[in-house]
Amino acid sequence: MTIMFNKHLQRPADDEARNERVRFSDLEAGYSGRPVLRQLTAHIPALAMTALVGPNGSGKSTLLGVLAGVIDATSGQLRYAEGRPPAFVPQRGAVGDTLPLTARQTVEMGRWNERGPWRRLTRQDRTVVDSAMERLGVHDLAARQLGELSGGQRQRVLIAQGLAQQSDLLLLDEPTTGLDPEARQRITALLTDLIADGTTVVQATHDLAAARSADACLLLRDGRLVGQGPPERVLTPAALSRVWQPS
Ligand SMILES: Nc1ncnc2c1ncn2[C@@H]1O[C@H](COP(=O)(O)OP(=O)(O)OP(=O)(O)O)[C@@H](O)[C@H]1O
Repeated sequence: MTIMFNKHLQRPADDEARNERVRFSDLEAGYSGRPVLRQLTAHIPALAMTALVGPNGSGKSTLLGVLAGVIDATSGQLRYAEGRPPAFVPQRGAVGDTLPLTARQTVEMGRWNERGPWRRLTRQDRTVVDSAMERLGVHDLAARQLGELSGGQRQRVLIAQGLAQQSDLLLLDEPTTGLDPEARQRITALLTDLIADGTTVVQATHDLAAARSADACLLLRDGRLVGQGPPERVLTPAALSRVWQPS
């Protein structure tokens, strides 16, 4: 699927396109009166982990929002390879504490794309929800109110909701921030398994070790792309110190 804004997207060669889950070109986006992303041209490799790296406010969440379809680009082009609609797991702070939902109801919302909001779930939906909660180790929290959970527990519930969408494109905003080492390891292993099973994963992260173990990196500064490619090429000491220098 191609979403066109107002520019022409150069088509990649066929063999390149086969390895790309998403491609965007001259992408611009922001909030009312605040442009954020400027002239981004890059691709997200299929069946791989891409890390979005950059200082606070560099535009990582905004880019994820655009890829997820929750923020409209103002110009440029965005093309998705064939596949299911993306599953988006926002930062846990972006989800209200006061939502009157249990952990299980939160994960069940991951089935709404298939079933429609508040519709009765099928047995298969319930199996998918159970399995997602098991994989994130949150099944014992099922009856607890989302707002009563610790930050790390809530984070894992939100990732389980993303998993329950059974998308082949999973977009995660800082999925391991604030998690204890065991939970972090569990999520890292889970993401590796998902990729092996046919999912493309994009995560915004401040964890440089996680970014270094990704297959590809997009490095952002002030809404501009200042590096893309394999982490060992992009996350060099020189590039990192340039990006983290005060502007
Ligand atoms: N809802 C919003 N309305 C207006 N401006 C916003 C909104 N959300 C983010 N911004 C601004 O957009 C810019 C990019 O923010 P964004 O959240 O995309 O950065 P980020 O790289 O994800 O940052 P962080 O590492 O802190 O999560 C910042 O200047 C921010 O203040």
